[in-house]
This record gives sequence, structure tokens and C-alpha cells, in this order.
Amino acid sequence: MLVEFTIGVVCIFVYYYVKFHHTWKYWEHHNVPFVKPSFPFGSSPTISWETFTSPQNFNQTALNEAKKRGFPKVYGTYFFHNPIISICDPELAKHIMVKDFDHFVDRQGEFLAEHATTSHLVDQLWGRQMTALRGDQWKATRNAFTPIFTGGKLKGMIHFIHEVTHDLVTSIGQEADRGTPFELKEKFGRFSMDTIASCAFGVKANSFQEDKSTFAMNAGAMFRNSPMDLMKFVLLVAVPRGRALLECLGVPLQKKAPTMFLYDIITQTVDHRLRTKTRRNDLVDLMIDAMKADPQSSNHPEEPVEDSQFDKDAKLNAPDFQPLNVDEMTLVATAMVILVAGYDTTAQTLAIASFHLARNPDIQEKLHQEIMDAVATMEDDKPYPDYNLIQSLPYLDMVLHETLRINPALGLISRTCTKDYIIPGTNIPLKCGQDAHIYVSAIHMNPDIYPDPKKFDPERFTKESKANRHPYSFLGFGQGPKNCIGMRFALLEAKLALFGVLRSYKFVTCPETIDTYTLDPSSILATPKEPLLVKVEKRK
Ligand code: HEM
Repeated sequence: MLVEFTIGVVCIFVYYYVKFHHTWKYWEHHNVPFVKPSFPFGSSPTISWETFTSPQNFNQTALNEAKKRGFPKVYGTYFFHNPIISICDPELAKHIMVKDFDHFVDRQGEFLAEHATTSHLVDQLWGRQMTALRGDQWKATRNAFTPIFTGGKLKGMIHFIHEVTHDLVTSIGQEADRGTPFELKEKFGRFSMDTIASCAFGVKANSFQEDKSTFAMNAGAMFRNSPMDLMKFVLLVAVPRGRALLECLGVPLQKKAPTMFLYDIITQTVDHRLRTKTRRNDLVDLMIDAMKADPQSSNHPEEPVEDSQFDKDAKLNAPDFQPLNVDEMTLVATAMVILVAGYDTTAQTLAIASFHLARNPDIQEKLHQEIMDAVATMEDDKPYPDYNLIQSLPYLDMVLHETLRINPALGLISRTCTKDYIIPGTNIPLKCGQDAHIYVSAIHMNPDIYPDPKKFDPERFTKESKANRHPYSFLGFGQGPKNCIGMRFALLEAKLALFGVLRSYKFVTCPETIDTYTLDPSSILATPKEPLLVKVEKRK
């Protein structure tokens, strides 16, 4: 048994060595500079700009040579045994994400879509999520759910976010009374969890009141990977017949218990709403509306047209796909993707914004002043800002954009080539099925685009500063038809949270506050590895 196991492991290593050599040769053949990634299996989302530009990867002669061939704007690398083209240039990002979108409709290639799943209900629920869908299925699903995230729809559910903000502010008040340091990621994790539970699942998660809230425990389990999860993944993608083995054992790749917990919650909520005809105008109701809608009339004529460049770029041209008949599975998968894509990203953005505010008191004071000016315009009986007021605060918006510039939740955005392509301005061919990685963190940390890039400076996002740089140099929410569908929701909840807290409290540093953090290499998101500890003080 031990001998067979050892032979198996050696074979896998030999296979990957040969494949690695092959991808390196492949990029050499196409005259593309090659970078060996720091992550063992390949391309890592937490790679920094310095990694590209320091001679760590090359000696000086090789670096000069690579620069002549387009490095670091574009270079070749690998993920598992697949050659990957990496893009670190806003103009090329614009081509791939927007202009030539019909060559890059998918986020993951056939290899992962076919191999990293089983026929188990749990995996089918994950496979139906917008982030995993491909081609016409993705287009139809995106088209069906885009209308639920418009500004008009969000206005109708702002009071649910107010309720959770109230719990957050109460909890911050308790921290101020205690006067001891607390961890920001954990605090805003509760806020983000309760907001999504309320708006997308129709339940109260009570994370602030209960340390072991059942919803929060189950939903949180979706984000924790055990060694067993990693083993299942490697078995599926790297071991021949690994998938057949899992199928045979009836074991899903994804986490069974929390997925089924969420499945039960959302199906019960939908069932209850349909039976009792109760309506809350939250995301659950809007998803039910999408389920009831006639797919043939799904060009949503009643929706006001959003007119920012970001929205214009998001339009799916030539809807050549069959409109989607939304069924219960798709509804459940969409509720789950809201949690999967919206929970950690928003919590982390709020935590990092608060960390930088604590470290930069002058910026925090400027933001506080903007908030107090807004409070002065609010009617006495209205404790919370309404939709129009919260959206009218430029500095709040600038602080959040700078947070996502300095720490984009997704440091790497992937696209799969769905139609053969030549990278503009080069001779680099991309064959259908090959992946392109857009290195958001590298673009955001490029000193030619953002001088002194490690400095937290919201002034980079004034109208004038934005007009002076390439319009695709901020990719915090992606770009093009596959951009973040929940961006408005995320910004609304983050703004309401900061408004609620900063109106009465001040984040301050303490001896436990670190100067800078490093990124957790095991996380898919660009997540700080160290605890972000600060204190709060009540304002007089
Ligand atoms: C600050 C918080 C958030 C950040 C930074 C963020 C960022 C992103 C990014 C970078 C992408 C990939 C875009 C691309 O490939 O071009 C994305 C996709 C997505 N996001 Fe967000 N997101 C956030 C919050 C949310 C929230 C709250 C939701 C749901 C309500 C959400 C739902 C999604 C979905 C469903 C996708 C996939 C869209 C598709 O494939 O068509 N996100 N997000």
C-alpha cells in the first residue's frame, strides 16, 4: 500500500514537473517573458507589485530583456499545468474585460468547470452560482438578476440595513465603554453577515447578540477550508479518476452541512412568502419576482437606465441567449452567491477602511465633518440618512474607493478566452480555453499610475484626479459585463455602516495596532493575515 502511494505521489510530481516545463517552453516559444509564481501550484492573488519589478524573479539582464518583451504589462505564468497570461496594464484590462468581452465571456475554463464538481446536489447548487456559470447560461442568469440591484430597488430595502447598523453602533458603543482593543474584521464580519441574512435570506442572524448564532456559524463555515477540503480539490483536479471516486462515495466537493443549511433556510423563506403572500421588498422578494417573471419579457423596460461608464460597460450587447426561466435551484444558488461574493468582501473593506482611518486621524476628521454636515440637514425624527443623502457624500465615497485601491478584495480577476484572440499591440496568441489573469493589485500599486502607492490618500479619487488617469486603472469591482453585480449594495451598506459609527465614535490606534499588515497567502481574497486591532472613543 505504502509503495503504491509513494509511486502515485512521485507520478503526480513528475507529471506536474513535465507540465510546468511545458508551460515555460510554451511562453518562451511565443516570446513572452515568463514569471515563476510564488504560490506552489501557480498564479497567486496576493502577489505584490514589488514581486514583479524587483530582480527577485530575474537577474538584471533577464529583467531588461523581459521589459523589452512587454514585462510587466504582460507576462506568462501557470496555474496547475495551464499556461496563464497575466495582465498588469489598464488598457489591456479594458480590452479583455470590456471591448473584446465576446472573446472572454467566462471566468473559469472547461477544465475547472468540468472537473471541479460532482453531480451531488451540493455541488450543483454551487455550479449554478453566477460566479461559476459559463457562456449563455451565465448571460441569461446575469440578465435575469441585474434588475434586483438597481438603485431604485435598493432604496426599498435600506431600512433593513439601518436595523443592522443600529446593532453595529450599539456594539461599537460597548467597545468604547470597555476601552479595550477589538478586532475590526470580526466586528464588521458580524455586520456584513446580518445584513445579507436580512436582505437575501429574510432572517435575523443576530450575530451581535449571540456569539454562536446558528445562521452565522453555518454561513461562516462556507468560508473556512479544512485540509480535507484541499485534499478533495486536489483529488478532483490533479488525480486521474479522482472525480469518479468522489462520485462513487457520494461525497460532494463543496461543504455539505452549511450548504444544505442555507438551502433549507432560503427554500423555507420562499415557501412561506408564496403561501402567505407576505412581502418585504428585500432581495428575496425581488428574486421571487424574477422567478415569476415571464422570461420572454425580461428586458425590464421599467428600469431606469443607469448611465455611468461602469454601467454602460456592463451592458450585454446582442442578447443572443435564451432568456432564463428562473427556477427554485437558481434562486437558491443566487441567494448563496450573494453570501459567498458579498459577505467577506464587504466586511473586509469596512475593516480595512476603519484601520486606515484610525491610522490617519486627519482623514477621519475630514470624513467626520462631512458626516456631521449631512446630519445637520436630517430631520430630527429620522435617525438614519436616506438613500439620496448617503449617496451625496463625496468624501465617504472617496475613502471607500481608496480602501479598495490599496487593498482590492479580489487582487486577481480571471477570464477565460472563449474565442481565439491576439493580445492587442503584441503577437501573443490566446487560444480558446486559455486563461487570462488581470492583476488588480499590481495595477493599483503601480507608482506610475498611483504615485506613492502605499500611502492611504482618498484625494486620489476626486473627480479631477480620476479624470487625469486611465479610466480602467481602478478595478476594485471589476469591469465590463461581468463586473460586480452587487457593487451598489456593497457601497450602500459600507457607507451606512461608516456613517452610523463615525457620527458618534472615533477609531483610535493603541499599542496593539500594527503599522502594516501582510496578506494571508491561503485566502482567495486579499485578506490581512494579522488581527486589525484598534480602540474606539465616544465623541463629545
Ligand atoms: C466591497 C465589497 C465587494 C467587492 C470589493 C466586490 C468585488 C467584486 C469583484 C472584483 C468581482 C469580479 C468582477 C469581474 O470579474 O470583473 C465581483 C463579482 C461579483 N460580485 Fe462582488 N464585490 C463586493 C460585494 C458584493 C456584494 C455585496 C454582492 C451581492 C450582493 C456581490 C456579488 C457579486 C457577484 C454575484 C459577482 C459575480 C458577477 C458575475 O459573474 O456576473 N459582490 N465582485
